[in-house]
Amino acid sequence: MVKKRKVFQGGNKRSQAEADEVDDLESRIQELQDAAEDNKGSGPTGTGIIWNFDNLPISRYTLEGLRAAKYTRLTAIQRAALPSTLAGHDVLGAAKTGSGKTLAFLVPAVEKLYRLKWGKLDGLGALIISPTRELAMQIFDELRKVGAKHDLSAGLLIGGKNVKEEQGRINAMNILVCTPGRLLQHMDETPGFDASALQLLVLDEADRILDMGFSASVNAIIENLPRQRQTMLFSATQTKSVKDLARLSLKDPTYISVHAEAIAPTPVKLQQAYVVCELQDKLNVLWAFIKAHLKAKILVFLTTGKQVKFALEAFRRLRPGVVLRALHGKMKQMKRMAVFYDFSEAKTGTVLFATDIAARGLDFPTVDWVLQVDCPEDVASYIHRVGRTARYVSGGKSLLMLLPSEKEAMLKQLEGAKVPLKPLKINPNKTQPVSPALQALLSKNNDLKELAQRALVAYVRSIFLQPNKAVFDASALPAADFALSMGLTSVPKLRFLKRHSPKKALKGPGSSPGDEDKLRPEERLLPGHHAESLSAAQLAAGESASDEGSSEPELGSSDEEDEHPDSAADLDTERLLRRGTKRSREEAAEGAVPESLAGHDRDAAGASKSLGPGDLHGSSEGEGAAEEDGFLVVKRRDIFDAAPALSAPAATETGEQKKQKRKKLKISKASASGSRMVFDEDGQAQDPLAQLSLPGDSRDEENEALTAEERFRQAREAMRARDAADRAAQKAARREKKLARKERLRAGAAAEAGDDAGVQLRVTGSSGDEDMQEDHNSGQESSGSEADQVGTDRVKLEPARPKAKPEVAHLGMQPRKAMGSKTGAGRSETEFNIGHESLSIAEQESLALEMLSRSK
Ligand SMILES: Nc1ncnc2c1ncn2[C@@H]1O[C@H](COP(=O)(O)OP(=O)(O)OP(=O)(O)O)[C@@H](O)[C@H]1O
Repeated sequence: MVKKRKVFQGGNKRSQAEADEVDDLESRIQELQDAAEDNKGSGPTGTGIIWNFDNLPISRYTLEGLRAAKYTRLTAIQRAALPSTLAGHDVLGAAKTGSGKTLAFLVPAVEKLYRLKWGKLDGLGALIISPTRELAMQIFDELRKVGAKHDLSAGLLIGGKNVKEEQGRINAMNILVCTPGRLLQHMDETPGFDASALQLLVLDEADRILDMGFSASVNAIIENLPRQRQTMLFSATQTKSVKDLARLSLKDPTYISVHAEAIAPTPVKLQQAYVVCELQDKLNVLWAFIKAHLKAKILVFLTTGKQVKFALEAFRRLRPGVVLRALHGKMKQMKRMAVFYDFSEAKTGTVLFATDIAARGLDFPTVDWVLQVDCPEDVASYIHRVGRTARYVSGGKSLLMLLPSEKEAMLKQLEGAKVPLKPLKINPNKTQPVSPALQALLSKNNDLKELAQRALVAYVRSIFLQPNKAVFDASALPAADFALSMGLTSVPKLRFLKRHSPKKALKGPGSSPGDEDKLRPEERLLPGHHAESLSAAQLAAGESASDEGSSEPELGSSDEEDEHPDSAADLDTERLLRRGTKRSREEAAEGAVPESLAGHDRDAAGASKSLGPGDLHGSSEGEGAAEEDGFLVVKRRDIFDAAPALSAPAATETGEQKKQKRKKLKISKASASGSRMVFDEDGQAQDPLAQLSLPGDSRDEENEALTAEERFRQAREAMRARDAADRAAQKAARREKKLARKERLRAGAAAEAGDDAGVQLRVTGSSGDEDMQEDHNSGQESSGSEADQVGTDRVKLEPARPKAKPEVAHLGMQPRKAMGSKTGAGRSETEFNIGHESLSIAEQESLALEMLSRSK
């Protein structure tokens, strides 16, 4: 450990007092250590245990900050961890969700730098890494409380824009709270970025950060950090993987697990239940649940961002009588922040539909219910999701919805982890079918229909890609019934299934009755009982059960995101997922093609060979990595990989073509690109060689995605053009009629004038433009923060709530000063301008903190 304790200079009173305090603290820490050694085995509740912050060997500045935040008594994990972490040990901390792990690492971080008398010129002293932006924001806010009286600077680095602005200040920061991708970007691009003096590294949600999804980023970050440092890992589901720990060069780490002996890994005051529910009933049950809990604050987990969007847009039109919000990884940063803080502030009658980006660490106050509409990918994910309620000393409830096909294996895994779950039964008399209403909505609204199609495809894909085949069985999904329940009259194309399956194995016209048994699971996905006349092969090929099928947009591989296209990230995501990693299914299911379809067999002569679902458990080494929300991806993405497998079938390839293909693959693999990443404005990482990727190869999956997107765009434009032409024609007709009427009246008047000059004429009528606009803005359930437009031609559902102009953020921990009169504390909320896209990250951070502080 680098001990660079400084001699206090200046001789002023404060410095001398600080120096004395530091000496005192160090001897008290030593005593605490000795006592802990003597007391070994007594546990966190044993004798000699410190119960209050006041009795800890921490500085008075920290104590003041803690007191101001009303933190007085230590939680179990704080009692157990702080003696070790204050003494500078490497620690693996595990404790239930909502048990106060954040302070268990923030207090020692601040204290360490204080005792080393860290100053501005000493640079970066502590680094805290979080897997999501929202969690980083929350940690940063806690840090500001703990460090309010210290003379340290701290910065929040989370993806977004204005990297340049951050670059100007980052080198003056003593503590950084960040997401891995953004940090790596600065390490790579910011001139003079120096972490060589780093004293302390914290990984919050360590198991998530260390899983394969972040592998490349974390390895690259660690390479840039000094080995001599204190490292702390915290999570409710702590990793003990030797491999992970070896990567971090931990030194004799202390494993602190305060709830290891607990009856359950979940909070005591959490009531947990599950229901078994058919896929096609899920929306009905969700709707009924919301209607039955109009006063509750509910967090609803769905697998993919597209399902989240669909649930929001569909339900808000059905007006359940509660506020609806949505949070997923592809929303723009400002929207994410607004939703995050809105839901934090919300007291009752609010439902947040979210993906797993909200599963970890987020401390939304007073959530009554966590509803898992889609099964979590594993037990850890379950524990984190339900942990958004029953935090600290509060109670809460959770309900898990399981498909019949998921029930047995998932319950077994949860029971194995000692999760106490009660079975519940759905009372069919109390559910209200929403499907007919959705069908009516979708029939009038093409954008919503597209959204439904994408949501369905994304969900099916996510199940299809799940490595945990014991729980997730794509073949058991009743896709046609599911489609109907969403208001769709047909199943959208599921091309990834088609590509995955050799044609001859698919059931099609002429297949014999026994053939079905020979089908692979994903081919059996689409049942005959609803799409009566259609075989799996036809459905997979995108043939529709309805007569409007021919006009269905092609879905499956493109699945574009209208807000934040990130198909490149998704490609990597799926690749990783297929290798058995624990990537978030949201990322994976949002689009792209499984690796096996995108060139897994590229070197093999027979490209027709494809992998079965069991092959998902492949190599454990992933090449790429994407952050949870895909805002920054470090990827060694082989664009060249994808194209050849998607080109002409192998059988038709000439030897020369194969040679060419291999040549290209060689280029992509060659170290010429090195590991250096190029980042675009949005923080997206790009392999420099990606720019050389096969131009014009429409079979490249990405290109295909773009082509589909382009098709949608063209179709929309054509429709809009037709609409505009129709409207113009109608308008012209109306105008003509009006003129004719006027003419008639004038002529009549002139004639009458001759008879009776005393009568005055008045012409009435509309002023001309009578175009009708659909009012999407009625109903209290409209979400102001999730202002997603379903399509480009849609009237905005609700105007972005006007917000204040953000102040320029001061990254230091001292209370910031408002800039100018506009940012005074008394400013009303309506002055905010959340929708402003050009805010710097510093401004966003400032705004977020201001909103948060007002929410407390
Ligand atoms: N000593 C304390 N006294 C009072 N409240 C506390 C204390 N420590 C933490 N809390 C509160 O408990 C809540 C949960 O804390 P925190 O977010 O740190 O939990 P966590 O263990 O990190 O949860 P998760 O595993 O979900 O990330 C927060 O609202 C926090 O303010």
